[in-house]
Amino acid sequence: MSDPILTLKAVHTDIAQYHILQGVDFEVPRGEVTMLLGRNGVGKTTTLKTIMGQWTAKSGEILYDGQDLKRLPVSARARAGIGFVPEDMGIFSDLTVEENMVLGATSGPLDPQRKEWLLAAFPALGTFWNSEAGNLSGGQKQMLSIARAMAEDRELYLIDEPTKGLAPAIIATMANALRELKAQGRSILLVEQNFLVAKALGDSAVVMDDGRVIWTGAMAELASNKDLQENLMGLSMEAH
Ligand SMILES: Nc1ncnc2c1ncn2[C@@H]1O[C@H](COP(=O)(O)OP(=O)(O)OP(=O)(O)O)[C@@H](O)[C@H]1O
Repeated sequence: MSDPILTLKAVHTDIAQYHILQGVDFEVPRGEVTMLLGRNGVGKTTTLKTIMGQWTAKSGEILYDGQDLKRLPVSARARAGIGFVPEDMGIFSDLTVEENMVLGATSGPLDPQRKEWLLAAFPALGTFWNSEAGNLSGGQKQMLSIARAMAEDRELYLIDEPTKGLAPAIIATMANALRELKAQGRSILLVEQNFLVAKALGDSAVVMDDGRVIWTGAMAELASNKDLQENLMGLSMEAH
C-alpha cells in the first residue's frame, strides 16, 4: 500500500491496570474509507482515543502523514489535520449550535462556504442554529457532533459509531455527508456496527479482536463472505 495517511505499528495501550491494546497494526490509505470493525469491547474506541492522544500509547508508532503523532500533544493532533467524532459526541449542551460549530473551527472563524455546505448536508442544524445544543434530539446532537468535526477541512476524520441509535432517514443523511467528504479526497477511519452503512461506505476493513487486528482486506470481500464474518466477529454482519 503506497503512502498511507495513517499507520499504526505495534501500538500498546493500558487503561489503569488493564492491557487493552496489545499490538495494533494497520494502515489507513489516503482518500479512502477504512472501517474499524469487531465485537463489543475489543478495543475500537480505545484505538481512536490512542490516535488522538486521549489515551497514551505505552509503545509502538502512530504515523500521521509521515510524522510521529506520539510526539504531539492532544491539541496539536487536531491542528495537524485530524477531526475526531467521539462516541459520546462531546457536545456542549449550554452553548448554541452555532457556538458549538465555532469551537470546531480551531484556526479562526467558520468559513461561510464551509458553513453553507454543512447546513446543506445537515439541514436540521440550520433550523436550530441559535438554540441551545442541549435541546436537540439525540440524532440532531449526533449530526452536530459530526458537523463540528467537519467545521474545518481536515485530512483525516476518525469517527466512532456515528449512526448508533439513529432513524434510517438520518442514517442516510449521515452516510451522504461521509460520502461527500470522501469525494473531496479526505480519508476516514470509521467505527460502524451498521452493516449496510459499512458495506456502502467502506473501501477496506480492519477487524479487531481482543486488542489486536485479526484481519485486514477489502470491505467488499468481507461483506460478501458470511463465513469470514462469523469467524472474525462471531456473527454475520447482518445480525449486528
Ligand atoms: N475508562 C476505562 N476504564 C477501564 N476499562 C476501560 C475503559 N475504557 C474502556 N475500557 C475497557 O477496554 C476494552 C476496550 O474498550 P473499547 O471501548 O475500546 O471497545 P470497543 O471495541 O470500542 O467496544 P464497543 O463496540 O462496545 O464500543 C473493554 O474491555 C473496556 O471495558
